[in-house]
Parts: sequence; structure tokens; C-alpha cells
Amino acid sequence: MTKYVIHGGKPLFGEISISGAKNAAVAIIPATLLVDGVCRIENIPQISDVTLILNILQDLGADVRTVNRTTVDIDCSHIHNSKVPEELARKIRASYYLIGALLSRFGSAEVPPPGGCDLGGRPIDQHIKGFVSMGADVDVKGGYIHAKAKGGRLTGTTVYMDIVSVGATMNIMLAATLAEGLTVIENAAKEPHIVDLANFLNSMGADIMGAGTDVIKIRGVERLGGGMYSIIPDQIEAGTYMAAVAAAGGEVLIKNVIPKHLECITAKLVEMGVDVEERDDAVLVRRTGKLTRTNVKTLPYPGFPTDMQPQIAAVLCLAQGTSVVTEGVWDNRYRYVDEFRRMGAQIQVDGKIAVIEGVEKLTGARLRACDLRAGAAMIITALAAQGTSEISNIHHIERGYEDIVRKLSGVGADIRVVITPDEEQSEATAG
Ligand SMILES: CC(=O)N[C@H]1[C@@H](OP(=O)(O)OP(=O)(O)OC[C@H]2O[C@@H](n3ccc(=O)[nH]c3=O)[C@H](O)[C@@H]2O)O[C@H](CO)[C@@H](O)[C@@H]1O
Ligand SMILES: C=C(OP(=O)(O)O)C(=O)O
Repeated sequence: MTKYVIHGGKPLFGEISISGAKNAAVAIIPATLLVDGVCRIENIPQISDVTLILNILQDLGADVRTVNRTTVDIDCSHIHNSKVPEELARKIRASYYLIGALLSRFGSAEVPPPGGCDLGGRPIDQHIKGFVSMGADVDVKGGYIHAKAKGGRLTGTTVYMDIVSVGATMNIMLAATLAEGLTVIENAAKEPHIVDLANFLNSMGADIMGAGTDVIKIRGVERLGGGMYSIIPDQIEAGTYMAAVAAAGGEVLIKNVIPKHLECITAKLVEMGVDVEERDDAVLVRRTGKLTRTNVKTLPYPGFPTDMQPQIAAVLCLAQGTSVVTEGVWDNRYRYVDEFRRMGAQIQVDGKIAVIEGVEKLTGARLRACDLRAGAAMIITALAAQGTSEISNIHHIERGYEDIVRKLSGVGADIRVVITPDEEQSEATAG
């Protein structure tokens, strides 16, 4: 078993550079399926979700060449297979983008239901509603979603999203890019990665307007050609390190960020007594005094991101007073709470609401990461706690954080990777 061992209680000082955004990369890589020619994608994060999605493309017949650590050339010109391998696709959420991308390019797709973090029910009915209204027959049988465009090509239409969904917005955008005519997505999600996917597709020849607003218009084109694109920095990775500084104390310059994307996180940290100074493409985060309580509700962008909820809860465990956290997106995103309690945190959860009574100190404990951001939040509590913590199930964390041990060690954290061969058999697989 591989685990992180953290000796906490040390403030963090120095600089951390943020990698490319997971949730943009895992959409843009499948989007290369739409392109006739070579796509050079820069600022790709080295995380296991990216490795998996690249492996799926290779399995479908894509030519994937590594140019350097953060750049790959992907050529999907010669793909003819539209059936996605089950064992890979089930390990990640983003495999759902293969439905929209394959349908758009080839008029058919066979994709297993996606995996991803266990956050309660994660239906994809809005994706399917979109594909069907664009003229696809969609059927689930034999453990696969089978989608086929009537007449071989999808037709543009107006799709109203009953719920604001990141995945459905991007999937319908992919499906519409090579469809016949105009598609309008109403009540679309507005996250930075939605704008990034639209910018990528437009730079390859697509005709997409309005990404970043709640109405996106996609005029279908005949083909996309190759080109070069650089992925945006990861809002959530940056927010996680901002929260780590808030919890552990110290002063860290977080570089290679888009400060505008961080405003929803910055605002909450400032309310809690953390200094955040915005620079052009960096934020300086400093915490010397006591943390004060606040309330947080997660919402679609530009609201406070659900993918930062466990990390901000980790900080609130050490804030003076009573804080209320409301999860506004997922049914079950508090599975980490029992682990926090082992460290002395005082949290009560009732449905989507967590009430946190701040404590003076947390103490190190043995913890099990239960999903990606819960794992990141456990690192934050461990960095702030007195004594030693061990975090197992780190494959969840590696889905979304490039080099987290090196980045934190670089700012003075005492964090190590420890491999214990005797327990190797007990480690679960990714998901
Ligand atoms: C790979 C990726 O980008 N994952 C992100 C994406 O997940 P994902 O795309 O799965 O999340 P959605 O935005 O679709 O989900 C938002 C809400 O809508 C509901 N819903 C969604 C689709 C649908 O067809 N029907 C439906 O009811 C979900 O149950 C949830 O309550 O956005 C989430 C919300 O920002 C983030 O937490 C995830 O990190
Ligand atoms: C929930 C997340 O990811 P996924 O949707 O890929 O499981 C996340 O990034 O926090």
C-alpha cells in the first residue's frame, strides 16, 4: 500500500506553481476525436485521470505522442472504432465525453456508464436528453450506452437543461460541433472549463458563441482541423493550496493561476481572516492570525465550487466559532467527516448541511481518502494538525493532483510517500 505520511504543525512558506486544469483536460482530450489532423495540447496535468483518458483514445486508434512533460500531440484522423473499453472508461467520470465526441464525429458511440468520485447519485439523463433531441437513438444494454444518430449525423436544436450540469453542457457542445445546423443550450453551466473547451474547439475551426454565459450557441461545421492549444490552470488545485496555507499558516505565492477564477474561493478565505493579494497570474496567500468562522454554500460557477467543499471544511475545523456548510450540488459529499472526527474535529452533518464547531487544534491520525477532494482535504487537516498523520487510498488524490508531495515539500511541508509492500493486496482500484 502507498500512503502519505505527514508531520503536521508547520507553517508553509515559498512558491507553488499550478498545473493545467483536470476538468478541462479530461474534456479537451476526448474533444480531439472531432479533429481531422494533429492537435498539440499544452499544459496537460500529469494526473491519473489524464493518463486513463489518453489510454482510451489510444485504444480507439488515436496516435498519441508525448512532446514533453506537459505537451502531447494527438491525432485522431484515422480512428474507426467507436466502442470504448469498459475497464478503462468505468474508472473515470470524464469518459462520458466520449459519447458526445464519438456521436459528433462518427454518428455512433458505444460507451460504458462513467465512474468518478462517489458523491451520491450521478445520473446522466440530461446528456441523454440532449443527444435524443438532436436526433440520436440512445439505449442502455449489456453494460453499455449505445447511441446512434438517425441518418448518421446529429441535427441542431434547442436543448433546455433541467438542471445546471457541467458534464451535460460540455457533452452537448461536443455533439453539436459537427452536427447539421444550430444548437442552442439553455440554462448552460458556466465553469471556466466550459469556456476552455469552447475556446479549444473554436481554435480548431468550430463555431461556438456564448460559453461562460447560460446560453451557448453552436453552429455545426463540416470539419475541424488540427492546431495548438494550452489548457487553463486548475482552479481547484490552486484553491486547495490556498486552503492549505489558510489552515497551516504561513505565506505562499501560488503561481500560474487566473485570479478571476479564484474569486469565489478568495472571498471566503478573506472572510475567515486570510490575506489574499491578487497579482497578474498569481495570488499571494498569507495567514498569521486566528481564523474566524463563516458560512459556505456550494453552487454552480460563479458560486463557491463543490470541488472545494471538503477543503474549505478542513479550514473551518480550525476557525473560531460555528460555521455552516451547505452542499448545493451533490447528495453525499460528506463521507470524509468521520475521518476529520478522528483528528478531533467537531462536525455534525444533517443531509446536505454540516455544522462545524471550530477547535483550537487537531491531532494527527490514520486516515483513509474516500474520494479525490476528500483526500486533498485530509492532507490539509494533516498539515495543520499536531503530530503525525497517515493517509491511505491515495490513488483517489492522484486522479487530480500533479506532484502534490513535491509541491507541498517545496513550501516546507513534512510530507512523504511511504510504500508498505505487506499491505499491497488490500489497496482498492481507482474510482
Ligand atoms: C469530470 C468533471 O468535470 N467533473 C466535475 C463535473 O461533474 P459532473 O459533470 O458529473 O457534474 P454535473 O455538473 O453534471 O452535476 C451537477 C448536478 O446535476 C445533477 N445531474 C447532472 C447531470 C444529469 O444528467 N442529471 C443530473 O441530475 C447531478 O446529480 C448533480 O447534482 O461537475 C461537478 C460539479 O461542478 C464537479 O463536482 C465534478 O468535478
Ligand atoms: C468530483 C470530481 O471529479 P470527477 O467528476 O472526475 O469524479 C472532482 O474533480 O472533484
